[in-house]
Amino acid sequence: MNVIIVKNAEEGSKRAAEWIAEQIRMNPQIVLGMATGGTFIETYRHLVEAYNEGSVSFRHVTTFNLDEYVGLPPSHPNSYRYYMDQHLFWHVDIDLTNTFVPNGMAVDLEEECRRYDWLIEQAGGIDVQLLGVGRNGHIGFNEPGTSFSARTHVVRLAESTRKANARFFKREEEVPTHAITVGIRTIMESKRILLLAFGKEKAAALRAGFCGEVTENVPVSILQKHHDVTIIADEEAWSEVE
Ligand SMILES: N[C@@H]1[C@@H](O)[C@H](O)[C@@H](COP(=O)(O)O)O[C@@H]1O
Repeated sequence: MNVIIVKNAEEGSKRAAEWIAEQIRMNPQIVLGMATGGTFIETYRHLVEAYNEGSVSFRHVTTFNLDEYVGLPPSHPNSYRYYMDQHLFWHVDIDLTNTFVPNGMAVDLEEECRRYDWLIEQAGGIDVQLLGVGRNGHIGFNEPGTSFSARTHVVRLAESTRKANARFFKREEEVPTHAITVGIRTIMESKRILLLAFGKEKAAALRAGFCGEVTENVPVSILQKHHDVTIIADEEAWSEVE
């Protein structure tokens, strides 16, 4: 595991964007697994800057987002499709038909999960998976207790996750109760992983994930078993690990 400790989220986001841009330069046809949440907003902003400066192109990049809320259409400001469009896709030269986000409005959600797995498979799997981490150790929307062998599936969100994400919604009741998420198995099959964690709210998750045993109760702990993980964490988030 390659751990990069930075002073704060600002520095971490810059480092993350540089790291991602480098991956794209090394492999312009890269298949990127995308993450959302507050953590990635600044990273994507720096990537847009890098694009504007001409130092990276997304022309041949394919993306698969990790997750999407059930019941939110792509045009909803809190959907992850909208998040990606707004923070990255609309501002760079990516071909939107090569950007994939699970369809949280699908009539048959199980079928949508199978379709998403199939699409990832057709693309040859994920080259580089970007990850944030939930305060309870979730990755994507794989909540504690999720089987490590799960592929894309529908999850019921933990109440603590709904509360944590309520800050992006007008009212807590508006946070969907369910989501579609890529499973841990698919995440672990990606060739390379970048995990970002900033702020003291993430300290307990990182301690449980990287100081303790590998357990389904702490989804992020599975990364101990992946052969190519880079972590960019700020001092606060990493403070309880070392
Ligand atoms: N589904 C997302 C995750 O993919 C994200 O990594 C995590 C952390 O979010 P944030 O970056 O806002 O702390 O929770 C959200 O619920």
